[in-house]
Amino acid sequence: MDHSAEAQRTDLMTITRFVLNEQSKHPDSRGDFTILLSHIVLGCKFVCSAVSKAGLAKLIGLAGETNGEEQKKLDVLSNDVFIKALKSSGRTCILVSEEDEEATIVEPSKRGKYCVVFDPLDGSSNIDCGVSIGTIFGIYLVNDHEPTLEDVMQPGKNMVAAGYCMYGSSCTLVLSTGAGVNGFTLDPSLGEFILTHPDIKIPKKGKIYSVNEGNAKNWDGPTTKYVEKCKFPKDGSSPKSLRYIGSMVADVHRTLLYGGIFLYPGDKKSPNGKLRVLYEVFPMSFLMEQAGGQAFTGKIRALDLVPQKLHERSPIFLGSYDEVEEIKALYAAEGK
Ligand SMILES: O=P(O)(O)OC[C@H]1O[C@](O)(COP(=O)(O)O)[C@@H](O)[C@@H]1O
Ligand SMILES: [Mg+2]
Ligand SMILES: [Mg+2]
Repeated sequence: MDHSAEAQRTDLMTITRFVLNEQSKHPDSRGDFTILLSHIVLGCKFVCSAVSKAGLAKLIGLAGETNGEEQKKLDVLSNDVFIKALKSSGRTCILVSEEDEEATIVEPSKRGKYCVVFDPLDGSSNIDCGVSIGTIFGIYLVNDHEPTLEDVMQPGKNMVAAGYCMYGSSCTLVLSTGAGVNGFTLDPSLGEFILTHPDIKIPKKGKIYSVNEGNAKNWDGPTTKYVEKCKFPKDGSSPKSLRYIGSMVADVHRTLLYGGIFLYPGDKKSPNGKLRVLYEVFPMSFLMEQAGGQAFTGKIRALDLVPQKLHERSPIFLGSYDEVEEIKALYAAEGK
């Protein structure tokens, strides 16, 4: 029997090998980030497995708890998984989760120098119908001191890494440590994430826009004009296609790979939009910029925002460089 094809698989670039390679570029590194990441990866594998069995395990349904929005059992499970995985890494000091009102300060005996902000299960309205959902995370590095909330109330540009894992037709982890963006796909037969999308660059322009148009009656002028232009271009170009899943991870993943724009604007009803600054807007904006795209709040570069509250929301327009340029020009023309 010829085992050469099988043997070749041992040559694959796993996420662990990839991060160790990166670590070796920093001779003073003690491997703390590598250990932290391996715990995040474990959390993603665990949630991926739970998501794929959700219907069977009767996990679907309301948990009977609330965080202001409907919280589902899988959200609770995913939150527990990540809190435990992050604490047991021994490399974290503060954890901010979408599912917990307060930040978790890690006990001194387990403390490390990283703060992790995360949305353990994003796109929860899609759980019951088996549509792609995901986990989003961002990482800050702090100095040696007693951790305080100030450590996480920092602009997104101060993050040292960000990423997401999408639980879809395949399980895909997209990561940036500030030197480009790489995508890894879980090989279920090996239980390893393999580098499948090296050095992701978002196309400069895109043919897809992604927005919840059900909110259109409350939009402001620039958003209305931009979407109108997508549908009825006056320059002879073809109209753009609309794609909207309603899971930020999935909508952003498609935008990153195919180009285009994802927008969740503020409107008359919700001036700050819906998406949360720390664990939705910042990590996705970080990845977009690292892939050559842009992220804008309607006022400023998204990564320049300084959050004032843990669960603050912000309007967000992110994606291909040229598409975000257009939005910026429309806001500038309105003097906003
Ligand atoms: O249903 P809407 O208003 O279009 O909102 C969709 C957005 O809400 C979210 O589901 C919010 O995330 P959670 O599921 O983590 O609360 C995003 O994933 C998505 O982009
Ligand atoms: Mg979310
Ligand atoms: Mg969530």
